[in-house]
Formats: sequence, structure tokens, C-alpha cells
Amino acid sequence: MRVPAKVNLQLAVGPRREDGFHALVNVFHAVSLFDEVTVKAAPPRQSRALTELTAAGQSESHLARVPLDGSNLAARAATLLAEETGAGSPVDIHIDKRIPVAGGMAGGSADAAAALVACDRLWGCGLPRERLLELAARLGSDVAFGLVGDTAVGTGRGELLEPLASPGRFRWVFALSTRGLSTADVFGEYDRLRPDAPEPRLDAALEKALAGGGARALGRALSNDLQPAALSLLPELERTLEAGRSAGALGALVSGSGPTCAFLLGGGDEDPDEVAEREAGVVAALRSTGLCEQVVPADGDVPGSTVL
Ligand SMILES: C[C@](O)(CO)[C@H](O)COP(=O)(O)OP(=O)(O)OC[C@H]1O[C@@H](n2ccc(N)nc2=O)[C@H](O)[C@@H]1O
Ligand SMILES: Nc1ncnc2c1ncn2[C@@H]1O[C@H](COP(=O)(O)OP(=O)(O)OP(=O)(O)O)[C@@H](O)[C@H]1O
Repeated sequence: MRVPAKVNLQLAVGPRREDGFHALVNVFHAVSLFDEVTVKAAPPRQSRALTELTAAGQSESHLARVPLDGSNLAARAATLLAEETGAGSPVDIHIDKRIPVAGGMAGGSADAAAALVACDRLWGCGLPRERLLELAARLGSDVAFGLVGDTAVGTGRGELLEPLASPGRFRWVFALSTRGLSTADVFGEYDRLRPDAPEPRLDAALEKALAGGGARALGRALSNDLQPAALSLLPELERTLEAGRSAGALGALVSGSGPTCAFLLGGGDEDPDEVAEREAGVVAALRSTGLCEQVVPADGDVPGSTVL
């Protein structure tokens, strides 16, 4: 399975609900940074575990944060599907990781979405899409989007998805940090900074930009209510954002709960040579900060979890 990362074009965060989650208006956009998740029937083995996991691909600092036990979101997805359907024979799951870990790009959620679809097929469950989406939502607020991909608006705690039209492809660059940020910590810092958060709303300027306003309008409309909280926890991110902005990015923001920073370079009806020139400038500027572990270009939007 191939499954994409996400960047949030708008992340509007409301007050904390009684269940501990925040009400969101979350505009997801899937980008061409993919994990590949392979699920195979396991050969007979001593342990009676439903899942055994391996991971490779990302840098050591990222891989060190990927749990290889039953707490991995891909393993939790397989376990939930087995519990819900009564199906399930042991599987080996390999994750070829390209999505940053604890980076605000929903990498674990993507793996969970891929494992759900793969196990559903392998075990012959044949669950309807609605049921897969419901199981995905139980695994985490971002998991359902891993199934859907493209551009979509999530309400509730982010799991209730409606597709949004996106006018063509946009070019992005992502600055990965060596550090991770815990999503729960960033929401906690948000509560401290914004005890009076209003109900979240979809931004009309973003809707207009997506309805055909072009890359410059999209760049101006990007917004993330969690950004001040992520910057408060990792102040050096402000320098990363500023480096990309000064080098000509059309928009710059922290992706989700961070610390990955996203830079919009162009797309839509813009001249590709101009976009390529802008990309070279932004990539060079980000590298020269010495703050980014990796600087990775990608396109969006792209489809969700796909069988290879
Ligand atoms: C920041 C985003 O990535 C934006 O897309 C998501 O809202 C987070 O989605 P996720 O990583 O799938 O998060 P979950 O696994 O559902 O929740 C992790 C933790 O984040 C906080 N959380 C998450 C989603 C939400 N709407 N409100 C929250 O307060 C809660 O403290 C929760 O315990
Ligand atoms: N398959 C997985 N890949 C990465 N991390 C995983 C996975 N399964 C569990 N985790 C745990 O989840 C934590 C968050 O990882 P993830 O990469 O999903 O963060 P994120 O991209 O910031 O999430 P989000 O953007 O959805 O808030 C990791 O620190 C790790 O402990």
C-alpha cells in the first residue's frame, strides 16, 4: 500500500470538548511524501502475536521514534479490524517510512489507514468503505483522511470528512526537524495560550483560493491556529519559516502540530520555470539555516491510500 502525508491548509481550533478533544475545522491536503506499508500473511512462528513489525527508510532519528510493538498505529489498526470482524490471522507488517515521525504530517495515521485496507483485503473481510472510515476514526483524528486523500475538510475532531475541490497541482517544500513534537503537548500549549478559543470556521478566503484563485491566493490564505503553540515549544521554527518566506515562498506555515514547516512554491496556472526557480531559492535558503534535518519537495494534492 502507498499512503500519503498531509499538510493542513487551514487548521482552526475551537475550545476543548468534554471528551478532551478540540472542535476543529481542518482542511487536509494530501502530498506526495509517501509511506509504503506491506502486509503479508506471516509464516508459522513461535509467538502468537497477531502482528510483527519492521520499519526502514527514514533517518535514524525518525526511525528511533517508531514503536515496533502493538502500540504502532498500523498494528492497532490490524488488531481493531480483527476484533470487529472476528477475522484475522498473523501478519508481518513492513513500513517503508518517508513521512517524518511526530512531524505533524500524520505519518502514523497514514500507516494505520494503509494497514486497515491491506488487512481487510488479506483477511477477505470486504468491509464497506463507510465501515472502514468509522474504524479509522476510532484509531485517531487523522486516520480517516489517510483513506480518502486529495483535499478535504474535517469537522468534529477532524474525522468527519467532506471532499473539497482543489484546482490542479501545487508544489510544496517541507523542512523536517530532527526533533519531534507530541500532538497532545501542542494542543495543551494551545489551551494555555488561547483559553478563550472561539468556535472554528472554514475560512472564506481559503475556499475562494481553492475554487480557482491560484497559488498566490492560496499562499495568503494558509493558516494554522496551532502554529503559535508549536513556536512556543520550539522557537527556532520561526527562523525556518522566515528563511522560506524571505526566499520567496508564496506561503509558509507549520504543518499541523509541527515541527515540520511547509512552504508553498506555486502551481495551478503559474509558469513552471518560475516555480522551479523559486523552489531552488527556497530549498537553498532552508538548507543554509542549518536548522533542517531534511528539505523535501512534494506535490499536492494526491490520492489517499492506494494498493500498489
Ligand atoms: C493536529 C492534527 O494532526 C491536525 O490534522 C490532528 O488534529 C491530530 O490528529 P491525531 O494525531 O490523529 O490525533 P489523535 O491521535 O486523535 O489525538 C492525539 C491527541 O491530540 C489531541 N487532540 C487531537 C485532535 C483533536 N481534535 N483535539 C485534540 O485535542 C488530544 O490531546 C489527543 O489525545
Ligand atoms: N506507524 C507509525 N509511524 C510513526 N509513528 C508512530 C507509528 N505508530 C505509532 N507511532 C507513534 O505516534 C507518534 C506520533 O507519530 P506521527 O508520525 O503519526 O506524528 P504526527 O505526524 O505528528 O501526527 P499528526 O500529524 O497526526 O498529529 C510517534 O512519536 C510514535 O511514538
